[in-house]
Amino acid sequence: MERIVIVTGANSGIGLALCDRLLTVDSHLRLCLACRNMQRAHAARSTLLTSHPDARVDVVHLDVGSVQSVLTAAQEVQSRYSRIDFLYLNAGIMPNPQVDIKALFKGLFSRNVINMFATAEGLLTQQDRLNSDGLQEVFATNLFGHFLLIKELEPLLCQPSHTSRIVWTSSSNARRSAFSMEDIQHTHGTEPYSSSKYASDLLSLALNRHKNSQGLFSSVVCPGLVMTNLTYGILPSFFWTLIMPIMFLIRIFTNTFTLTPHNGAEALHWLFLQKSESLDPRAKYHSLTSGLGTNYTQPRQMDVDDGMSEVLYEKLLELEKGVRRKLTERNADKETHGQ
Ligand SMILES: NC(=O)C1=CN([C@@H]2O[C@H](COP(=O)(O)OP(=O)(O)OC[C@H]3O[C@@H](n4cnc5c(N)ncnc54)[C@H](OP(=O)(O)O)[C@@H]3O)[C@@H](O)[C@H]2O)C=CC1
Ligand SMILES: CC(C)=CCC[C@@H](C)[C@H]1CC[C@H]2C3=C(CC[C@]12C)[C@@]1(C)CCC(=O)C[C@@H]1CC3
Repeated sequence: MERIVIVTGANSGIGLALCDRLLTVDSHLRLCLACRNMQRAHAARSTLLTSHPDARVDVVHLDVGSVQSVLTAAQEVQSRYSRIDFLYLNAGIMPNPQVDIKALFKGLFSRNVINMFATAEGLLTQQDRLNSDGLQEVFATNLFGHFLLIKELEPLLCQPSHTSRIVWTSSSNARRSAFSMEDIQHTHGTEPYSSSKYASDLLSLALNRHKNSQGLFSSVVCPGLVMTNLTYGILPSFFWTLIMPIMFLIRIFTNTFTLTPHNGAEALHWLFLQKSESLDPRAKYHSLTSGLGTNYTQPRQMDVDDGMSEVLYEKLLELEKGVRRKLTERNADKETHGQ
């Protein structure tokens, strides 16, 4: 039976590398690239078809940071497919990142240096903003849009006698201390990225608790540090190229410097080959690359608990209701004003 796989943010970086790797292991796959930029999506499709001429690759428009777009995309997906085998929730943003150079130099001479390079703890801040749905953009893109997508696609994801899988591209930068249950959108802090990724770790745990009995299994991945558009937003690409020898050196001490999208997609690809029974809901599956360049996947326990994940789940359901109500009102308003 052909497997149906949807990948969000599939037009570049880790998402695109994952698609290539999936088509290499299963040429009978039906792959759907869910992207916000259709031009880039079609370019990615062409690239994939060049290496896999017989592959079946579809494209669907999805701006995961827009409630209306998520609802429209989910309808489109439901009209095309009768089930989903894998849903990779990979789209993500880190807007206006700032590296704390002072903290970087201080960290270099501390005992925490390896952990600093692996997790970027204390090094990175971002500037977030409200989107047109009135949500914080990072939260909306990295977490809430994906949550809404899952809810909308439940008829395809939760089917009797069929197992479906969700895989979140989280990060080693996900940190409990950056997340507040009183401010799940991270309106007040300067680490919305870290907060949103920690929230995805919590949500994955909650989804497993609520949905495993309906045949839906969720896992979390950290791709390591990968050179993509996201990291080129942190430091310019020429700078990364300049320090590449240092990066290969650091890789000897922390195998989290996977560096290429192909390597970064290792754990996402590995999970595709695993049976749902073998998955650990509390593990984050890390893509790792050794000093000699060997790729492997390693599960590491996440800093999450059931109580917190349940509270977040309830808050997301509550927010979902509010957002749907607002959208209905907005659409009704448009109709009465003839727009
Ligand atoms: N690179 C790294 O070191 C690490 C990355 N990650 C995570 O990996 C994931 C992939 O990022 P990466 O490959 O690095 O970076 P890229 O910027 O190359 O890829 C991000 C993808 O997400 C898409 N995207 C962004 N916003 C939206 C949106 N609103 N709707 C739909 N798609 C959107 C982008 O599309 P578009 O082209 O339109 O912008 C792009 O396809 C992210 O979740 C990121 O947080 C985690 C740990 C480390
Ligand atoms: C000498 C050298 C390697 C300098 C680079 C310093 C920092 C810019 C990087 C050190 C650790 C990196 C890191 C990320 C971004 C760049 C660093 C802060 C991420 C936050 C990128 C996105 C993620 O999801 C996790 C990464 C962790 C490590």
